[in-house]
Amino acid sequence: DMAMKSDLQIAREARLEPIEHVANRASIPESYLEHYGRDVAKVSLDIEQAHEGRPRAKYVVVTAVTPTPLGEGKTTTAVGLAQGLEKIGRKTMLALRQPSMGPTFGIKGGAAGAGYSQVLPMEKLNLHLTGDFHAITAAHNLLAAMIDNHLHQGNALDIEPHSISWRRVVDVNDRALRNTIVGLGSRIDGVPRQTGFDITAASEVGVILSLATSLADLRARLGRIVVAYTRSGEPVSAEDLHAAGAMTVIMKDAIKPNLLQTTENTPVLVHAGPFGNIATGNSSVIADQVGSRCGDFLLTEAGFGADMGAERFFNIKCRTSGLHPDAAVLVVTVRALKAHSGRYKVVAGKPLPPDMLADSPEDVLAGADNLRKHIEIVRTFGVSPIVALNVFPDDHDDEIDAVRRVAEQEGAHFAASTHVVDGGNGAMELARAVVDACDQPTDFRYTYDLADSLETKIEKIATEVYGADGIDISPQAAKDLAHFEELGYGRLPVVMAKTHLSLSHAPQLKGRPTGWRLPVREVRAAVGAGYVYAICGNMRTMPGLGAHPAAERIDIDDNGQVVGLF
Ligand SMILES: Nc1ncnc2c1ncn2[C@@H]1O[C@H](COP(=O)(O)OP(=O)(O)O)[C@@H](O)[C@H]1O
Ligand SMILES: O=COP(=O)(O)O
Ligand SMILES: [Mg+2]
Repeated sequence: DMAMKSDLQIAREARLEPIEHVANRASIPESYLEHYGRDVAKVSLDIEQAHEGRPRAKYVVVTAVTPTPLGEGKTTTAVGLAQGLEKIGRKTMLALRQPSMGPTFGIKGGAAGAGYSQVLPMEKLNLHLTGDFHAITAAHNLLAAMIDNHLHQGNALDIEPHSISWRRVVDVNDRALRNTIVGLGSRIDGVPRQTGFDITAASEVGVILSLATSLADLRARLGRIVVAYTRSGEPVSAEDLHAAGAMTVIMKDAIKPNLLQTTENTPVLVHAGPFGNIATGNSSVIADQVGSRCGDFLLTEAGFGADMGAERFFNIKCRTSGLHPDAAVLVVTVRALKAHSGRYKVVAGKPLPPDMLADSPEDVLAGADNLRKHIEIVRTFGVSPIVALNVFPDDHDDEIDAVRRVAEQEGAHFAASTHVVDGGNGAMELARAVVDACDQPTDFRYTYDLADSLETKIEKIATEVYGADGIDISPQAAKDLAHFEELGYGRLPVVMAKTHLSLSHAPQLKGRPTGWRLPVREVRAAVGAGYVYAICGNMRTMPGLGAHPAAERIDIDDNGQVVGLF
């Protein structure tokens, strides 16, 4: 029937190849695979020796304009583009984050792509995959248990209990766990204190997995995690609590990237899953280092808009891996630009307002300043942007032409892509634009030097990337910054924890906000992962479930098949 089949139907009908065939096409010999069933395998890190000296692939990051709560299709377009590049004869590896089960059962749904551009098997991908998120949760919570045990055993390190910043994590949207009291009961039940849970995708252990360059580096970063301070203000690390070794043992398989395939059997490495608003929002350095030797192109996606995941990709991930991008695909949708016109109210968890689907190129143009600003953001890193219009079923031709005109006026490459409906064939124009862009020279640059002060780093990101007039540091944040500079964390890069729904800190400021200043409320340090992060506005590290979470629609049918999973 003409109506689009559901993602699940397409996923079920897709003909998967045995994963060793997919690996072979990515120049990964079977001897480096550790099978997890027929369709998923981990890749041994020894592959790096086998790949020594192979040419590096062209490196492309997929980012987006400021998204609506549903997301505009970076993951989906990255899958479609990988398939499109294969269609024009370019061997391509795609590196994506592992979806968190939080959004899968919450508002956003699965993060495995859509239609004929999906990563398969999607049930495995959106649920447990190979258990890496469970390993992150276990390692994170072992450290938490060892902190409370240290207090119970007499607190030899003289930890100030109120300074303990290390919380627990769980991979579910559970607002009731945001603020908890542990240690209740009698004396043998521990020391009472207030703490709470974050979602696993916010775990610093998970960010460390995404930034570690080897098992030894993973061990070193885990050891450097600062969980609290002593009463005299000295940092207390996981190493001080003798927890880092056991945590590394729990993580020793998680550090190997997971190989899967797309609807058209294109290879995909899925590894690590930090969110792009409260953390770094990128897949792992290790997967990119492996993927960089697997063919002609390596694509990877960075969470949320270019002001979020891509800013962390350029300033932190590339600085860590030493890999520099050759181009950036900037995903835009008609619906996102209409939302930026300010004429519609798009609410998370609710369907789009129906009048938003009417043919209205003027509403698209009214929101186009957000696209123009994101083109400028990509260019501040010295990288050439390819504007990729991710075509939705309700888009009208004159709306698509309006976006094309804006991109061309800005001198950016442009391609409309119908990869969700047409698979790789729908992304061939985009693939050719990417090939052209990658042939142009880049003068890649960071926003800041590591030698800049922490405050200068924050100010440069706020003014050069977001377009703020300046930053307003609260008294608390000023104290935090002084404390971190004194502790020697001044040379660390900075993650800006702010809303992803606006270029500014205020979700309701759509389009291209001007004449505003970025308030920095508090500053924290992820010393293990190796960055300081500035809290700008209300940040949720434990999302909640909506009135009717996706979980209510997910079930098992009479044949034991999963239904309702996106
Ligand atoms: N062209 C499209 N047509 C229909 N649905 C789409 C299309 N592109 C993306 N989607 C859906 O939109 C949601 C967000 O897509 P995703 O690729 O996860 O975005 P991002 O990675 O930018 O958050 C997903 O549910 C996906 O299935
Ligand atoms: O961290 C957010 O990632 P997406 O933009 O892919 O949802
Ligand atoms: Mg995504």
